[in-house]
Amino acid sequence: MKKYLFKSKSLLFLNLLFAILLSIIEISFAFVLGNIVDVSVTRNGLGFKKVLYIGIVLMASEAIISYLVRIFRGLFIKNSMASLKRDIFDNILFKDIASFNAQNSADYISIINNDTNLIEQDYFINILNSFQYISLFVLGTYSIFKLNIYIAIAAFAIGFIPIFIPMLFQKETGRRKKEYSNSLSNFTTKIKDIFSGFEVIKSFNIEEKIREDFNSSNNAVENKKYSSSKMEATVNSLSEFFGSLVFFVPLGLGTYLVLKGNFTVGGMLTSVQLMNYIVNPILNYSAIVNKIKGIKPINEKIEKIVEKNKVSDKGLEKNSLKNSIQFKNLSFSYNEDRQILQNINLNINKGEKVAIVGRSGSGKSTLLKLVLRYYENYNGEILIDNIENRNLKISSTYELISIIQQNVFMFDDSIEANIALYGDYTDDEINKAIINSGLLNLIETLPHGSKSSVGENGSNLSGGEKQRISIARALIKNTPVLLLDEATASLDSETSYEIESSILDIEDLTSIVVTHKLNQELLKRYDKIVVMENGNIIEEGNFYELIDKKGFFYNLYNVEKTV
Ligand SMILES: Nc1ncnc2c1ncn2[C@@H]1O[C@H](COP(=O)(O)OP(=O)(O)OP(=O)(O)O)[C@@H](O)[C@H]1O
Repeated sequence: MKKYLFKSKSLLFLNLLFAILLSIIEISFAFVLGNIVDVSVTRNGLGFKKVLYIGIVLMASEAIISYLVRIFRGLFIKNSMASLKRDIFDNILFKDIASFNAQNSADYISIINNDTNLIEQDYFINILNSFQYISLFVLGTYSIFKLNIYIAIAAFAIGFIPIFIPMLFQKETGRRKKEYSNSLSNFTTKIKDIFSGFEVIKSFNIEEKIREDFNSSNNAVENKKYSSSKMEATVNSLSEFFGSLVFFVPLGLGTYLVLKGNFTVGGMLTSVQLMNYIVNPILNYSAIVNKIKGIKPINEKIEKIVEKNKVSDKGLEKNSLKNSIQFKNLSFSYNEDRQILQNINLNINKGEKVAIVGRSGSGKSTLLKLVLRYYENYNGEILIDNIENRNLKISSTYELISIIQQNVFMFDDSIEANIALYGDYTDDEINKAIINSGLLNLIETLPHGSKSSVGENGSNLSGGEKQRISIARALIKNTPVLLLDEATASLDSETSYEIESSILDIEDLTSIVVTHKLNQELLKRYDKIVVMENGNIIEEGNFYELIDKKGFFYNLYNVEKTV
């Protein structure tokens, strides 16, 4: 976290400078107070006037400097927090897909919203506060030693007790704070799930259960927060108790010295006031140290979640497919206990259209995920023009290959923006993608055409319309390889046929299509049909060859046809 403190060095310096100036003014006030008492006791009119003028100048300076302190503090917090959140976000954004999915996305939301908030309150603000306390403490100490060495020594003898109290509780404070942060993450996950599944909740009449669930998470957060603040209350109260004890020292000793005629009343008042500037910083500093140290487990939690498996875009560059994609002895398992793909061998030449069929769970989508490098811990090879896919820059892989999936995410923006996805395309290119993905009919009926909003995650669109947008998205990218994973599943037979057919028409395009719809006319057009079962390729050939074989595909085809 330290690096964020020093990111805006000049602002940090200004905060320190103004904290020192403010402390000088406050200390001066203590002397003005003592002087006022002394000139009144001695009935010194001239002296009173002088002290009054100094008091007025100090008050005006304090107002101006307090304002500047607030402004520079705000600027510093603004810059540090923006850069902290930017870095956290970058680390999440550049994770690889598998490690991103390993964590619930609500945890990321919680880090960016809740944990950074804790860091702002407990770390940055407290560090800035500590400037003020340290400078007050140093100047106050210097002044009290100058004023009366006996009072100073006596006060210091017990003045440091409060500092040790937070140290005693530091571990426990950190533990409770981490528990609070974890409960906040769980709470955010719960809320996210509830709102995402709102329609399911309604249609299954489970509002009461959801309410109970919410209440239990809500109570857990509040209990953890309470437990953390209870700890803080104990620490602060103990520190305050010892802090107030310290005040009696200058008061008692000062009175004694006044009675003996060795000290003025004004001097005694000044020393009591100065004790404020010594004790308060000590008290607050202990609480501050406690909070700053308490942030350590949260910092570690963020680092653990965020800094794991960042993708470095290193490797070979490649932007065209010249010959083939080959799978050689490819095996893969998500978890060690279960093999999902076993010794897959397959050759796909440039421009070939390949259909992958097979029963649910046979490993079809997993095969596509490996081509897209969602997981790189496979055995065997995936060769693109004889170069292992994992040795390419990840950005090169995505320039070569795009995918159309069944479940597609929509950004809350226009249809056009969802197709282009920040790409710089001409109107002609966008229109072509709209036509080839079968979106034209929809767009013609919308008042704002392709500029119409899709709503949150495409809520203004039907499943089929969303799927067509995802098809347009992939077509406009114009990559040499296109993967389709049940891409036309939610489209009616006619539209689905048209889209698949227009994809098969693109001559140079190498396409690998996972499909459940065994349409004879389309299947006949594939160069190769690959049949998978239990993570193995069990049959391979064109439609006629596989039908003649009267094997697994033949049966699957007949079953699907009659369903
Ligand atoms: N992230 C994952 N972690 C663990 N196991 C997984 C994961 N994703 C899929 N699997 C398992 O891997 C196996 C193959 O899944 P895959 O999605 O590749 O099958 P599929 O042939 O595409 O099925 P479908 O036709 O139903 O889409 C399944 O048994 C599935 O439960």
